[in-house]
Amino acid sequence: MHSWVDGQPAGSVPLKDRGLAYGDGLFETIAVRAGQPVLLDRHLQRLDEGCRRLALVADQSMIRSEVLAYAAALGDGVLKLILTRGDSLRGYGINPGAPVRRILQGSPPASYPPAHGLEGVRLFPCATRLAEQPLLAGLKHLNRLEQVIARAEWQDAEHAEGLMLDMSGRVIEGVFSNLFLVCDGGLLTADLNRCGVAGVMRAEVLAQAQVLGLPVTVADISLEQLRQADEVFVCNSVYGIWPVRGCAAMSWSVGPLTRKLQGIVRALLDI
Ligand SMILES: C=C(O[C@@H]1C=C(C(=O)O)C=C[C@H]1N)C(=O)O
Ligand SMILES: Cc1ncc(COP(=O)(O)O)c(C=O)c1O
Repeated sequence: MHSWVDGQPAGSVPLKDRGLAYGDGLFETIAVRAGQPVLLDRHLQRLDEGCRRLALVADQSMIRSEVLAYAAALGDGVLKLILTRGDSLRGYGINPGAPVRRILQGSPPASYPPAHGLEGVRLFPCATRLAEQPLLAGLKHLNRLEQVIARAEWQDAEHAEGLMLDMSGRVIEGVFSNLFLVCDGGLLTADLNRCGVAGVMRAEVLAQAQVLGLPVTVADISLEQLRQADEVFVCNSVYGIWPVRGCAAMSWSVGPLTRKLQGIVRALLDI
C-alpha cells in the first residue's frame, strides 16, 4: 500500500527532513487486524507523551483520524507511523514555524516462525550496552542506533531476539521487545527511567497482570535475578509474547503464567 505523507499518498520526504538529519522525531509500529489498529489508544498515549517531552507540536486528533483511515485501507498488516520535526536546512536549532511531518507506511503481517511463540526462543547476549539518558528513556524516538548495532551482532536463526543490558550491567530489554521475568508467581520487568523503550505491549501486559491479580514489580534487574527466574518472556506490539527458553548459559522452561498472558495477548492480536 502507498505511504502517506501529511495525509497524502507520497513516496518520499524532503532531504531537509530533521528525522533524516538528526533522528528528530518519534515512531509507532502498530499491528492492524481487519482494518483496526490494535492497542491504538496505548500507541497514541506514548506518542503524545513523546511529543510533550520533545516539544513536538502535533495535532493528535488528526493523527488518530489518519491512522484509522490508513488502517482501514490496509486491512491486515503492520502500520508504521513516523512523526518528524519537519524541515530545517542545517544546524540543530529548531525552526518553530516548521510543521511536524506525519508519515504512514503499511507492510504485510509479520511472518515470524510460529515456533517462536509455540516453543519459545533463545536470546543472543548482546555486547552492545544501552546508554543512560533519562531525557529520552522510555520514548520510541527515531535515534535507534544502539538497536541497529545490537541487531547486527547475530545472524543465525538460532537466536530470535537479543538481550540488552545497560552500562552498569542491569538487564533492560530485548533489541525490539521488552522483557518480563516470572518470579514467585509475580511479574518483574525493568525500570525504564534511565534507558529502554516503554513498549505498548509491556503496558498491556502490566494492565492484564493487574486484572489477573498478579503481583507486579518494576525495578532494576540483575543478571543473577534473570538466571533464577521461574519463567522469562519477551513481548512487543507485533508478535505479542514469545516465551524465552535460553540466553547464553541460562535456561528456563516455558511456564503457565507465560502461557496465560500469551493467550490473552493472542486474542487481542488475533494470531
Ligand atoms: C523497529 C520497528 O518496530 C519494532 C519492531 C518490531 C518487530 O520487528 O517485530 C515490532 C514492533 C516494534 N517494536 C520498525 O521499524 O517498525
Ligand atoms: C528497543 C525496543 N524496546 C521495546 C519495544 C517494544 O515496543 P512495543 O511493545 O511498543 O512494540 C521495541 C519495539 O520496537 C523496541 O524497539
